[in-house]
Amino acid sequence: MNSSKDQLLALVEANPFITQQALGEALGLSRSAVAGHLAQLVKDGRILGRAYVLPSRQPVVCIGGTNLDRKLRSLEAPRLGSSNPARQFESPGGVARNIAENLARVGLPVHLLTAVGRDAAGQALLAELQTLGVDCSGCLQAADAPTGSYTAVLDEQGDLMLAMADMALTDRLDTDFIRRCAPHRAAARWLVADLNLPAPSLALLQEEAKARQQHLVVVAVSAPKMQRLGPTLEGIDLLVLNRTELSALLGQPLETDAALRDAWLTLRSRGLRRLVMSDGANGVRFSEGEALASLAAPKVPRSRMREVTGAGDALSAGIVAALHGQPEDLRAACRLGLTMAALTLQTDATVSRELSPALLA
Ligand SMILES: O=c1[nH]cc([C@@H]2O[C@H](COP(=O)(O)O)[C@@H](O)[C@H]2O)c(=O)[nH]1
Repeated sequence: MNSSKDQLLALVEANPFITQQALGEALGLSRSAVAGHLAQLVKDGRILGRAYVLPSRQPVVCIGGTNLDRKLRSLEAPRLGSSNPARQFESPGGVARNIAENLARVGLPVHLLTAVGRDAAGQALLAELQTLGVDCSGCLQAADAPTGSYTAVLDEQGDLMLAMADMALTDRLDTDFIRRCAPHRAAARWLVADLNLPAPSLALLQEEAKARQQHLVVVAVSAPKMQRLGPTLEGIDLLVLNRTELSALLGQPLETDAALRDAWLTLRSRGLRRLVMSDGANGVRFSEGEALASLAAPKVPRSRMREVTGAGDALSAGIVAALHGQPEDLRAACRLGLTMAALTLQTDATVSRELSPALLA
């Protein structure tokens, strides 16, 4: 365990404008003990003084899964129960990791709290993130378990037929891990948690977000993992999911607009503040008061479409990137999310290389 001074330094690094009160709360120290440590750190030259920091430089903390994605794209209409000729692409993946990469590519400061193995895949994934400027200092590295993997089978058009995720390692992002990495998180205003996280970890993040008035964005990863959301949604500022995941969460089909609106009202009564539901080529539905408004997706010509993996994560990242600057403008946030998703559809990589800070301008 790091000393109080090291933990304090990590918090100050994450948010140079943090108050002594907030430092004390995060570390379980009195304000005067914090003041004493700070004075010593200044004397040692490890802190130069108190900074004025623009909100746009506060890091977004992403918490959840990292995978090596394998995508097998069939060259012809696939036949089930048979071997099919295909091309394989490998790319970094995992919802929280993908969102972190998207955010870093549009120029936001990002911390990623995730788990990887001490295997070649895990080390390469971390090295690539660090090159992009993502702070991975709080990541768990396991010597006895492999880095997560996700294998998607795509049809000849690039649409998903079936995917399998082996992510046993993310179960280690338990409440002990969440508590241990408090210094990496306490100063952030925006947290993004994916539903690869175990349910108790998510519940803990919700409690914290409520107590500290942080914006917690929860991002779904698949229909079966919707059950990781507990009965109360309090503390969650925004939930991002697709229609299948929403239907799994409510335990019923959602084919009509009335059913969708009822679904939103049910989630709202459970404490959720805002909702975005992606709806494939139709764009998104997002909560606006009691209603679910629609926003169309930019058209991507079929000839430019590569494949769909990561489009949902680019949508989530775009939404978070825009809200980081304008926390209440969900419509504008969805617009940026859809633009970033459209770019992702046009590449075999899970995160588009075309993303740049210009998108936020
Ligand atoms: O249970 C999970 N399935 C899939 C993913 C990740 O989801 C991404 C695909 O995202 P989308 O749904 O946007 O295509 C892939 O990178 C994959 O690794 C994950 O984190 N957890």
